[in-house]
Amino acid sequence: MAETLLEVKDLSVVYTSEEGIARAVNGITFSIDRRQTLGFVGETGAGKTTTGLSIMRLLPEKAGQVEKGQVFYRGEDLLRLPESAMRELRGSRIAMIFQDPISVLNPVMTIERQIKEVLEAHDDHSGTNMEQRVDNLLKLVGIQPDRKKDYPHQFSGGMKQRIVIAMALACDPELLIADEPTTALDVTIQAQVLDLVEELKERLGTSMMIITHDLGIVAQVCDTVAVVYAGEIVEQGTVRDIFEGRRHHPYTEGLFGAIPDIKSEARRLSPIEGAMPDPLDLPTGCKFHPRCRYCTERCKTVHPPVCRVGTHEIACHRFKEE
Ligand SMILES: Nc1ncnc2c1ncn2[C@@H]1O[C@H](COP(=O)(O)OP(=O)(O)OP(=O)(O)O)[C@@H](O)[C@H]1O
Ligand code: NI
Repeated sequence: MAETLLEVKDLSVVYTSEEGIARAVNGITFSIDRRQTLGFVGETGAGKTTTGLSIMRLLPEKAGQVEKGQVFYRGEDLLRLPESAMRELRGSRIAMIFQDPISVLNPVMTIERQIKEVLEAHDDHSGTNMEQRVDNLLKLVGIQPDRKKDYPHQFSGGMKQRIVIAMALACDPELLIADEPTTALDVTIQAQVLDLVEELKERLGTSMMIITHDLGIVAQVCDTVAVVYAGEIVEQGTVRDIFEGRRHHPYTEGLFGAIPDIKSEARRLSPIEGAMPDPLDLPTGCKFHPRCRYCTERCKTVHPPVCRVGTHEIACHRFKEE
């Protein structure tokens, strides 16, 4: 049996501001097994980053608040851990690559110094050769170790991205949460970073949660997929369930319509009509109903239950458990 590493249960998160209460995450449940990669997909504003930050306990103080739910890591609820224990865990067992990763780099410090700082912050084996470890990390992400005395501006965008990945991997995390690891990069470099991610998965056995808009990325590197809409998971399953299954949530159908078809010459992009609902004022019933072409009266008032067939779950009134 696969060993569960992370289990998020019925997580809800709100942001409070002068405008009101934004319900960014609404009862999300998923898990990641050891050595598995989960793709967390959905349009902008779906609540993907908020979910990642909640797991790391890095929500903006005051504004962001977990309203309910649990985040079990190896069976222990991270949301109940004292801050000191959480700080220990962050970086050493769970690491996150943020949405704007390059801004994490300090422009006036050599990359060697920056990687060493990460190593020192979590060092449990003092005496091991720091130089060697920096070199190994740089090699791992495909950067010549003799460039370690260079400053961030001396590297290209893709290389900076890989340096950030090296920093995230410095303490051999068991789980890596990567928030849009490639969006800021051009297509060729995107492919390089993805190849790197895949290699790391193979070589280090790191479990990952990859947050992205891009179903192409998911197809390339993920084992399982959760499709997020208005703070809920509307569909989840194995990559096979999502890419080859016959039945899908209408939102996933829409997202699939939005992937350029590699085979067709037109490379048609067909974004879903309408916009993600405002988390300050979410629709009743199914949150997707105002944009759904299959919408019925029931969809407008009754929240759809999750229908599960094998590993595939869909939250839509059109489907019933088999
Ligand atoms: N600090 C904040 N205060 C108030 N609302 C916020 C805050 N951060 C995020 N939100 C709102 O919460 C919702 C979810 O945001 P989140 O960043 O989690 O979405 P996302 O799926 O990561 O989107 P993107 O793909 O654009 O990164 C959005 O409506 C966003 O405006
Ligand atoms: Ni985000």
